[in-house]
Amino acid sequence: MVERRKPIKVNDAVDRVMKFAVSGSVSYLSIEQAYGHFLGEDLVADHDVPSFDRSPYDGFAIRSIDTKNASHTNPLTLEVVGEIGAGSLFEKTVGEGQTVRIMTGAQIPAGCDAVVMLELTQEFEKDSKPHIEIKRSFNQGDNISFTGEDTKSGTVLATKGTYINPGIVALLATFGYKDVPVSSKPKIGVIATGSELLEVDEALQPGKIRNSNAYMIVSQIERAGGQPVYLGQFSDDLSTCYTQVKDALNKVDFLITTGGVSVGDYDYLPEIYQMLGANVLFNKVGMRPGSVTTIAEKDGKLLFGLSGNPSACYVGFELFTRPIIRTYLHSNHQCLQKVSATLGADFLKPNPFDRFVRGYLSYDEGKLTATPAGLDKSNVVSSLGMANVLILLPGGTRGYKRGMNVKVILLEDQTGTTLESFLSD
Ligand SMILES: Nc1nc2c(c(=O)[nH]1)N[C@H]1C(S)=C(S)[C@@H](COP(=O)(O)OP(=O)(O)OC[C@H]3O[C@@H](n4cnc5c(N)ncnc54)[C@H](O)[C@@H]3O)O[C@H]1N2
Ligand code: MOO
Repeated sequence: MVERRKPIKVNDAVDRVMKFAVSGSVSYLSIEQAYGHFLGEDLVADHDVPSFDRSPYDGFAIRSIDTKNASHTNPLTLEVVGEIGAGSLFEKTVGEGQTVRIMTGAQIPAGCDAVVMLELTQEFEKDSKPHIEIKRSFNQGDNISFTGEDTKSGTVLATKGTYINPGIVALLATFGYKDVPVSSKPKIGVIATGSELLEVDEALQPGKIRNSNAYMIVSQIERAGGQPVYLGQFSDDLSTCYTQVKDALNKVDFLITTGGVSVGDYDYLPEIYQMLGANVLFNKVGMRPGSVTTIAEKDGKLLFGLSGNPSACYVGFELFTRPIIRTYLHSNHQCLQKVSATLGADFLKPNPFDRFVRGYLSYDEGKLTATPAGLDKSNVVSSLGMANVLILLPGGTRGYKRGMNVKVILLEDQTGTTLESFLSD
């Protein structure tokens, strides 16, 4: 008689796994390689930006006091005593009745406290010297980018564990990080089980399918920020498989298997966990797909027993493995963000369990619409290609109607959210 497994709630399952979350070490990469990694320490401004008062326009640096009475009927004439390009300096102090031609990004010269755009001046020669005419007054500080206006020294610009996007790369360069402290990526072993599996380059044979999950998981690990180590397809022979899993566990920070966690004759993983002396955190979750997701821990290392069914495997990874990877990377936004959207099509299956329906999010007529993608079965692979969200349909209903408000989990977003926020909605 096969054991009856008792499902636990998704949030409780996430909580149980997160108790074993650990943070990894920090290493250094050149700035050219840092994109797509995670900050290994807080990024703190060690100087003001800009670090000098500068001109945001091409124009003339002036003393605002000189322009006090300037108007259309009383134009002011100033003598142009120099020129400053971005990166150059004007070494003298600008005196009464004088101005300096200045380019965007150049330092405001001593004596000046405002800038007039080129378009608002008229240039002419007087006594063989360059002059300009101004027909309005200016206030102190007009058209000046002040020191520290962008960032004040001491500001924390991004915290440890932040995903390094192109904007963060710009900040790292601004503050002189030739070598960037990054969180070391966790090494995650991937094992496929099942004697029906063919490798990707094998021709189809009767009763067999190609191993798609391993490659899917490898990509999911990369998207989450981990370092996949594909260990191949393991034997359907129990003792060989046990030795293979045991050896694999020594080589990686976490181990993911796909398949073999249900109650079938060849579903060896539950037995292997027992042989390893691993502590099984749960072996059934109140969710669809992925109800058979089984997670165990051995000496602090997590073993993710994901389903063999592609959609169930995919969802199990995003809900349980991803936050573990993000914690290892020092992120405090470990979980995928949830947003509200309108359901784009009826979803009328009754279900006692919470559903995570693969869907695509679009922005139509001013609102976010989430539409289920393809067939909603845990053994389908086609719906995964289109999915950019998981539509969260809480269990205990007889289905959901088009137009209803639903929560969706953003799969492609790198911002993420905290564990508390993920579990509370
Ligand atoms: N009597 C019961 N049978 C099943 C139950 C149950 O509770 N009682 N649960 C069903 C549910 S729900 C799921 S989900 C599956 C999960 O089974 P396993 O995780 O043990 O996975 P397998 O049996 O090994 O394979 C399931 C399915 O997926 C295909 N597969 C496996 N590996 C891959 C791969 N690497 N790439 C692509 N596809 C893969 C495999 O051929 C099977 O078709 O169990 C139900 N049964
Ligand atoms: O675990 Mo299964 O994915 O519920 O279909």
